[in-house]
Amino acid sequence: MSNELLDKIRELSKEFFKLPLEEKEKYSSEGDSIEGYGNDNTIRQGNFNWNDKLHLQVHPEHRRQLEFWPEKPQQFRTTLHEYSNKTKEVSETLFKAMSRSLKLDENHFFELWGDDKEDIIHARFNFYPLCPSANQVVGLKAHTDGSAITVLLQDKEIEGLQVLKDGQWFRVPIIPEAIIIHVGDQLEIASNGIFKSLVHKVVINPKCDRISLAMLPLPNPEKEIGPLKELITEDRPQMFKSLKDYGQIYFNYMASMERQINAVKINY
Ligand SMILES: O=C(O)CCC(=O)C(=O)O
Ligand SMILES: [Fe+2]
Repeated sequence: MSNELLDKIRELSKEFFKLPLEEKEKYSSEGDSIEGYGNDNTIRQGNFNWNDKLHLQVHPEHRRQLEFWPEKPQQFRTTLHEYSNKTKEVSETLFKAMSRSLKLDENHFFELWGDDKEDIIHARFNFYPLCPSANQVVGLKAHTDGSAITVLLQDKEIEGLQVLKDGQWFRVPIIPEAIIIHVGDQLEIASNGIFKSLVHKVVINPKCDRISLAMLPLPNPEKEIGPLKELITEDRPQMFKSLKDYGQIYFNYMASMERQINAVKINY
């Protein structure tokens, strides 16, 4: 992806969130729909997040709900279209490389999340307003993503993302020309626990707003996802159930569980 494209999509998302509320509310989420503009309306573990979001399904193209796609700023739609296609290419390359890294045929993961015309990519634009009492609110509480992987574009100037490793939180530095890749729950499931879904959170800056854009590849909800049989061995018995539509399970357990993946774990 070119730096120009990264800068452009960052700029356009900032411009969108800076529009007057009544303009943004033209694209508000409706009912239970995840798509559209709004606050992070799920109570995660008893608390709200200090976060505004615009959530859009970008793939497959024939399932786009354009009524949620902002017409302002100009070029938002065309740029998101371009960015989505690039994300698809990046994620395909990664799925193949990750499969090869486990000495598997390169199509194993790609077949789950990339090669079917009903496979999905969601875009989640995040906006974190500044807060003078920044240490009393959380941008996004600690969570893992329900996707296969997450292709994350961070703000160019304002840090905020933190990741959990060995029980300690680490700040993720800003590298303007870099994209961050997380492992999500579905890759942990399909790899039978070899790849670990990343626990991460977002903190708020007291003086400046922050944006980010998470692209989330998901499978066709009709497709069954489970640990690949090649990765189930005597030493590593099957850790997760096979299931359809993990996305739905993830949202069902959002409020009640710190790690939704525990809902599909096999306990021996
Ligand atoms: O804002 C960030 O850097 C992370 C966003 C995130 O974790 C998410 O959208 O799931
Ligand atoms: Fe996340």
